[in-house]
Amino acid sequence: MAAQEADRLVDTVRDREIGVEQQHLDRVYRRLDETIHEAEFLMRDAARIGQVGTPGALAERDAQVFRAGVHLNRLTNEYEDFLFGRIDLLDGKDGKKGPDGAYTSIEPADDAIRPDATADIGETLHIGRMGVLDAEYTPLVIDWRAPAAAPFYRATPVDPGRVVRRRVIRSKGRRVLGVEDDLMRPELTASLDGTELAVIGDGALMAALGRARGHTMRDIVSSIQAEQDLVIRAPAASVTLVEGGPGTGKTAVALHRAAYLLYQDRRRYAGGILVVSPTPLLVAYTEGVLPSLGEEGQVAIRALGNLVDGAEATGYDEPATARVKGSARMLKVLRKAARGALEGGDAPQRLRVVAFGRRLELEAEELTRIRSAVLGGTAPVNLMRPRARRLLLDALYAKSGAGSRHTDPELAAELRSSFDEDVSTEDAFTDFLDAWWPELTPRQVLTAMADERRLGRWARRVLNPGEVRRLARSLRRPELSVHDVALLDELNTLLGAPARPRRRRELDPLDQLTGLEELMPVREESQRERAERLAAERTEYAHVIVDEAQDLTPMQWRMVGRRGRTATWTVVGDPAQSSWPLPEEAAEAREEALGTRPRRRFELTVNYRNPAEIAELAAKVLALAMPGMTAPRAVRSTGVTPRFTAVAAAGGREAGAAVRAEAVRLLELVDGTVGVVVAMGRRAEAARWLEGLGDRVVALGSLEAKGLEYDATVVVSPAEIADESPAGLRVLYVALTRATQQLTVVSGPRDEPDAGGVPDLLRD
Ligand SMILES: Nc1ncnc2c1ncn2[C@@H]1O[C@H](COP(=O)(O)OP(=O)(O)OP(=O)(O)O)[C@@H](O)[C@H]1O
Repeated sequence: MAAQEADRLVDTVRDREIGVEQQHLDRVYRRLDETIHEAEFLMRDAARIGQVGTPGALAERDAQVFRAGVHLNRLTNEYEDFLFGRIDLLDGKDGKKGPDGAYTSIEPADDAIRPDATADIGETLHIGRMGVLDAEYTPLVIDWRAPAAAPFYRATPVDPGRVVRRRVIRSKGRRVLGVEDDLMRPELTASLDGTELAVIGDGALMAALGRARGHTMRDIVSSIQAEQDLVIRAPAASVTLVEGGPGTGKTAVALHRAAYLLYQDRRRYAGGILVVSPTPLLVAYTEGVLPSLGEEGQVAIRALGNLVDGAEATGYDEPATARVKGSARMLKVLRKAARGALEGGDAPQRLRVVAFGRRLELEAEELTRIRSAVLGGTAPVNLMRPRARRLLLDALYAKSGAGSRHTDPELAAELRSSFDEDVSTEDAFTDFLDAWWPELTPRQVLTAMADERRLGRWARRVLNPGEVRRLARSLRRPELSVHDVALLDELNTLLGAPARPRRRRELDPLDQLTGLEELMPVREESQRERAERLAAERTEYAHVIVDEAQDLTPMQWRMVGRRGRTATWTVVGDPAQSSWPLPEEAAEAREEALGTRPRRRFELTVNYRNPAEIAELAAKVLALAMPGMTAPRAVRSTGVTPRFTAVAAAGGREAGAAVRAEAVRLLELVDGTVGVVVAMGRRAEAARWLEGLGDRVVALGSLEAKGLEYDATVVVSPAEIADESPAGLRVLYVALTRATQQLTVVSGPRDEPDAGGVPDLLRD
């Protein structure tokens, strides 16, 4: 009875607190409605009067109108969690901004806490996705990225600053659904307006982590943790390097950092942030996060295989081939190939023209001499064409004997120029030049490299014959692989892009406001389309974020580096998850790409994804893959241990039936998604096993699982995954750390399972 009474009391307090937040949210919406009316009025007025005030003030007003319009548009579309946080603070001393713009040093005033451990709340702040001021300019909602919002993320019971209570508010559209509180100073009895401060729930983080996962990542704006907040708000003017194990929030933090940078300096960063992701799957998974943070279309998120305009990688290379293509040694091979490709089998051996009534001819030997003289320079091959043309004309002119006709320099120059004009407009000459020094495209050079004999010449003393054979064979495939794209980009630089007409710089939408119609922009372009267009128009970015940085090969670092020559950087990764076998070589290329800016290093230490039961199992593989490396600490436990089952073969009928049955069982157990991870060579087979089970379940190759997560995963044959490449144990570690709730391991004979089905790699 007493327990029921207590429950009822809790419910009453909860309802009351929800009511309090509802009142505040109602005020916020009333204010937003007012703002939009004011904005509409202002715009009409401005249109009527023409120019009002200084251009700066006009721009500022337009910007406010635009933002209010866009956000109201979203809010009315049932925007979840517009207002998501609140902090109740003690009175404080005047604080100073930290180097990252956050007020971290504010402490309670000396008399804020009375000797009997009671205190009054001096200030309450609400935190949301954008700032809202009331008519008197008092903040109703503070933008989550504003310095004043930092304590919402950074306060901890160990270092609470002024924060007594941190509250996460859950709402949908205009309705508050619930609140969850964390008490930062549990030792205090604090009151607000004479009433004791209520505390509801067990904290928002655990509530967020327990929720089912969908096919897209959610933002974590209401539960960013202190160590993550330090990364998000790190000063932009340097290279921010972040390491952390699986599930520590690296991807989430990197995306929130992009939103933060835009907030800090919109003009500098609008449209100029590039996020490089390892796979198109991860791009699709993370694409919704920035729009949910109110940053639509300002950031280009691109997979490594889609970074070069017009190239779309669909294939994967075998590990041994990938190792050749990704290596810095390729640079030497490509340099030779870019030049050597000029000498295709059908290049003409002789040039014949008629000038000044005479037949003039250059033989193969003279042509070779001219070509070598031109190629002796360092300019990109396509850009050497004018010089080659000039040397050909020089040689022909010398043959014509016309040079000795005049001693007067002016007349000689005139004669020469009329000779050049005659010859260079002659079809025989232009046809020859097109065939002898064609304007090469990167794709043409890559195709030329598919010829093993020619490739062997260009790769002499750089690649061994086996590597040449493997590389040439893979280049004969019609589809591009992810690693080919970095080669295309390198070739693009070596060849020199033909001059393209300059396109107009992409402007911040705020720069382009012209009238009221901009208030409710019609979404003609999706976020992806816009990002793609931005990426196509841009070759360089103001900030580059590299996700899963441990996987970039030296050639990929060169490709990414070219896009951020003057950029600031955020680089997140985990060496323990690297699928690239030569970390030192990649580190060198990375340092070159990042340039000389100062580095700031951060480490994320808490695993928010995996329950302790799964993290513990994965740690066994980590100990084998990277002895001595510590796994991040898992924050929650589900009491469900991983399940093991053994099959007679890792592929074929029996395995298929076992995996399918397991997927069906897991679909029953979880509300969200199920991922089945297999060795790369079994992808197509695994997709067939799962046919007809619906879109909550997907089959993935081990390399495709990078960065993704599922409510439940089935990992098929750890040994097969581990043996597939030199970095296989680390790839297996990735596969085992994808699940938020349940994990099943299916072992084949190569796994040498024990009686319980546990493969040897996962035994104690
Ligand atoms: N502060 C947080 N509050 C709520 N959820 C969080 C928080 N931090 C991370 N998460 C969740 O933990 C999961 C893992 O995050 P994320 O994918 O960013 O980790 P990661 O470090 O990139 O992992 P991996 O290295 O395995 O790719 C995601 O579901 C993310 O939403």
